[in-house]
Amino acid sequence: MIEVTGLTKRFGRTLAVDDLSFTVAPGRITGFLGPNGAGKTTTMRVLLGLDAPTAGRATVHGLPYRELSRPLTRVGALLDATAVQGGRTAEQHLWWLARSNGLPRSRIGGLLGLVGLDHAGGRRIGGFSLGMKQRLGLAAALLGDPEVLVLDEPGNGLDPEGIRWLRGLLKSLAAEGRTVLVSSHLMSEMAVTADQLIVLAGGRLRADAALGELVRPGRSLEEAFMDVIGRSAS
Ligand SMILES: Nc1ncnc2c1ncn2[C@@H]1O[C@H](COP(=O)(O)OP(=O)(O)OP(=O)(O)O)[C@@H](O)[C@H]1O
Repeated sequence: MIEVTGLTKRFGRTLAVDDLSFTVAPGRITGFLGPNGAGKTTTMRVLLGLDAPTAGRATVHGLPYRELSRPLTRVGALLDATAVQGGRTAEQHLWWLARSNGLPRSRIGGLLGLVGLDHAGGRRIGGFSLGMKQRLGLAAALLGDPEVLVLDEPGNGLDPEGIRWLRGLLKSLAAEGRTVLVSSHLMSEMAVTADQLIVLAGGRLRADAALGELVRPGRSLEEAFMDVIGRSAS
């Protein structure tokens, strides 16, 4: 369970997140939508203890991220798949993360297989494509077998087969009872992936609804999204 309560985040004069409240429930995929600069990444960064809130709270399992012990076992996150040390191999990267959270090395091989990098474990990350880095980031997020996943645009750089694979992975993680929060700009993909949608614009909550509530029959998610953020879908 993720809870965001009265969250506000300012960067100087920029109000990135403005009195935002929502909860993300387990057992379903919650899509986190909003135009560029809406505040999605900022909300996720506060949730993951990477930025301090100006006001309000963001908790996972009832606690701020920094108060979780062995956080990788509670929350898996993928924020910026390119923010990895290119000199390490994929295996070395995962082992470094695992060791810092007291996790066994034995999970690494299986996870590399799960994300389709089984033949690339010994290769340096610096030579990876964006899609391969996203896959590695997903393996890192899953390393601690966490109940909660926070994924910022995980489909970036994935090829069509990869997008389909990601959809299946997210659905199976939610079906196992995990909490899955995933941001995306890909409306057609979200329409076939998400169960619940949270829409931000200008740092404020614009919608928090089940897919079927937000998208009326005969309309697309893209049209509903444009309505919600106050732009015409011409
Ligand atoms: N470190 C920072 N310093 C100053 N301003 C920031 C910082 N991080 C984010 N912002 C600003 O906060 C606002 C929200 O940005 P954020 O990255 O959270 O939006 P987003 O919804 O994730 O956008 P996108 O879809 O483009 O990734 C923007 O106006 C952005 O310029």
